[in-house]
Amino acid sequence: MSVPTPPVVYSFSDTSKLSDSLAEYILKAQRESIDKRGRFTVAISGGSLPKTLTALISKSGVKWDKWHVFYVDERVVPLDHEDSNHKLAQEALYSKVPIPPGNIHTIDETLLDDLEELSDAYEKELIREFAQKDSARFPVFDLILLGIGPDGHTASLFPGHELLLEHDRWVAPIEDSPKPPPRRVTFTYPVINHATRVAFVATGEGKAQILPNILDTPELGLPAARVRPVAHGQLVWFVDDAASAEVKLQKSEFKL
Ligand SMILES: O=C1O[C@H](COP(=O)(O)O)[C@@H](O)[C@H](O)[C@H]1O
Repeated sequence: MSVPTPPVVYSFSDTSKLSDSLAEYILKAQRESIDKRGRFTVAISGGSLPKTLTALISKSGVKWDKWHVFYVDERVVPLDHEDSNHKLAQEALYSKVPIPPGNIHTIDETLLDDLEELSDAYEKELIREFAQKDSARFPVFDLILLGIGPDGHTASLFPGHELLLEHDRWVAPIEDSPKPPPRRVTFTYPVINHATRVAFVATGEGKAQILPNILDTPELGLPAARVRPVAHGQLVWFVDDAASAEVKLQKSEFKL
């Protein structure tokens, strides 16, 4: 079995430097995607991630009208609930930039009581966006932005959970998330691993213990370490020094 290439890890002394470089990275991805396909498809995580996108707001050259945004995972709560990943993104980003509301793909709030149907409906939303355009077995996002939890989960893929072995569905329901709220929907690995670019963002000392288990000992098989883009997909990590203090893997100087 071939050994996967280690990811590129960029470490920054503080979160504002990280946020600025992440914005430059996203802008480059956006330019290349629009040049090739006339749109930019991006999936974002919730939790602490949306706040790291704020440096984008003041950058020139962002073509917000070409952005098509999905959620890597979503908590099954109303969209204005404080646990909603959409609400976090709304507050940190969309309320400040002109992304056409029709390009922001949320879960269907009318299906909150039926988790399976909600999950299937979100998958259909992905099919509508990608299937006719790219005719691929899985959607190919231009960029997927991931966070990690202190247990090594990413998206709503948790350690030891059966969803780690899901190979067919694009979106899957989970009703026993160990992190509240328990009911969620999540992208599966095939979707995450088919993206052109996958960028993890991890900040703060709360992530310091788990990061070496993901980056230095991927064979432990923690959910975040199972993210391995197929073909020519790119995997990068944006971390701050507090989060990466114990990581042995060599860090790279950020350059585009
Ligand atoms: O529950 C979730 O947790 C992870 C990590 O969140 P963080 O606040 O520790 O950064 C997040 O990436 C995911 O989208 C979210 O649903």
